[in-house]
Amino acid sequence: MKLSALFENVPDIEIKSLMADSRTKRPDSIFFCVKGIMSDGHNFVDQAIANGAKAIVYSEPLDHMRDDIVYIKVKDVTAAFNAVADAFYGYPSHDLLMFGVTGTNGKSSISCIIRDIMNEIEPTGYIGTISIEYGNVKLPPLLTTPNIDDLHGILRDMVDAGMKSCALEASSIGIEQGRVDAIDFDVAVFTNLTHDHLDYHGTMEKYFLAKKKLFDHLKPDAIAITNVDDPYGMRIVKDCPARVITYGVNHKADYQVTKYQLLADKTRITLKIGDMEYEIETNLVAKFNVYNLVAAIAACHSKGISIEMMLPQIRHLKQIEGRMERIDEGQPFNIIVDFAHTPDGIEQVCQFASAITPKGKRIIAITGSAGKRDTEKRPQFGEILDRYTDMIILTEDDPRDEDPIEIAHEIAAGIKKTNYIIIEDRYDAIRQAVELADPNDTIIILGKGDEKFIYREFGREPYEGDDAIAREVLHKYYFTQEGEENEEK
Ligand SMILES: CC(=O)N[C@H]1[C@@H](OP(=O)(O)OP(=O)(O)OC[C@H]2O[C@@H](n3ccc(=O)[nH]c3=O)[C@H](O)[C@@H]2O)O[C@H](CO)[C@@H](O)[C@@H]1O[C@H](C)C(=O)N[C@@H](C)C(=O)N[C@H](CCC(=O)O)C(=O)O
Ligand SMILES: Nc1ncnc2c1ncn2[C@@H]1O[C@H](COP(=O)(O)OP(=O)(O)OP(=O)(O)O)[C@@H](O)[C@H]1O
Repeated sequence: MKLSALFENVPDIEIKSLMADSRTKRPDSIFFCVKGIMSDGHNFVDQAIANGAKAIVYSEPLDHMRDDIVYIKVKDVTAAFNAVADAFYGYPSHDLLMFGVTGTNGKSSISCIIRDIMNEIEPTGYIGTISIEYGNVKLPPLLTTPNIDDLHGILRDMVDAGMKSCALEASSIGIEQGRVDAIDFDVAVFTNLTHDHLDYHGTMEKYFLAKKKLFDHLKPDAIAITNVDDPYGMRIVKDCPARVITYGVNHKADYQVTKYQLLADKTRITLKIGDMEYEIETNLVAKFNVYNLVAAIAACHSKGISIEMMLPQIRHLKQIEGRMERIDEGQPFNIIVDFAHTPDGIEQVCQFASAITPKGKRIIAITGSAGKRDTEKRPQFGEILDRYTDMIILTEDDPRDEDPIEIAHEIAAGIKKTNYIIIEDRYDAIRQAVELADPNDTIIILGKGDEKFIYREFGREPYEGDDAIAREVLHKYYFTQEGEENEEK
């Protein structure tokens, strides 16, 4: 593409790629001097040129300028980057029915449910914490919401692969950093807002305002779908230019759950939409999935998909990897692997575990808390587990360069009455829980879900995933001689 197709009053040079990180090799590229948290892209112009930049987009004075490079001064580099990335990749989000999902918990779940429902109607992609998926392509994500260049590039690939819709998770950090500013959203969904990411945003109000930007920037013909039961649900759509649709259980809503029945392996819901009532059955479990499902139904229904068309799909939704995933290898106790890593998420899983665990049987919880992230939530984890569980195993969870044992002690500060042990190695912690479990007990493995890595001080270390380890441990240690003895306990 010609540089002149992207900027006015510039020479007609050929541009083959975009560059935000001077350390990456990008021949014939435009380098965008983005000011970040740690550093300022303006300091890396020489390296960017050495790695192939032919044009530099900047906002602050530069040390020196070369005759063979094009310099383009703008007011806001991130805004220019967004506009250029959108144009460079041929405005892919305009060719897709774009669903954006934001909120503290439930983004991946709702996005995956939307993807599964929509996929029955037309090819639909998904971008989020779990993966980047479209057609037969499944890629591991680096971020929940990809960086600007990557995001528009992925959407281009989706369009080229024949996708017609896409469900995208919009993290508060991603929104704050302008990663979705040039995405043409048709539907935006709000899940809920509870304590998380305060290390980044500072206060709940700033965290909320970051999420609100997604709704503030919607176009008038878009649809904003919000959870009326959440204290932030109506505030987030205040002054939103789009049409607002509400969903909820406890308050009057456009999509209102009037009854629900939570079972160990399925959920039944009565959903009222205007004068119509629908009986819905789904294989998703736990109360929070009532919200997630109804949010996804509202999103798809608002774009013309009839409820009748969705019903068969909803009954057999794909198990969302690592989210309330039941591990059933024939063992006589429950094992639930869940990605819960916020106080609210942990409480929701505990409530479900309490509902399915017979009286007199135990709930055994395994958890850690990520290093170098929102440390305030650690004792809260302990306090919640203390209320609901009978045995707690504290272990590592993405320690980064913190000591997992120290983190475990910070969680333990919230535990007042429940027995707990610290087992640093996550595999050993899962094995210990399996060895401790009696028939009809429930083990909840919290925090990492299906993630295939653990963040250590040097970066990502490959990890099997809690779900895979739970299965392996059952077969290796439980269904053995020792396991048979276990069953007789
Ligand atoms: C803490 C954080 O959010 N960091 C993000 C931020 O980086 P930053 O502001 O620190 O960037 P910086 O290092 O100061 O650099 C500023 C600019 O200079 C450039 N640079 C920097 C150094 C250099 O040598 N050369 C160079 O060109 C950088 O590419 C950047 O454009 O901006 C970068 C894009 O410009 C992001 O890639 C980066 O995400 C990092 C990798 C990250 O881990 N982010 C996490 C916290 C995140 O975004 N998580 C959310 C939420 C997930 C959830 O809900 O749990 C997500 O969407 O994944
Ligand atoms: N609607 C909800 N309300 C409260 N908790 C929820 C809800 N949906 C999911 N959870 C809990 O949060 C965990 C993460 O769910 P999910 O991955 O869907 O959220 P997320 O917003 O995508 O999180 P992240 O961006 O950190 O991946 C689940 O495993 C569950 O414990």
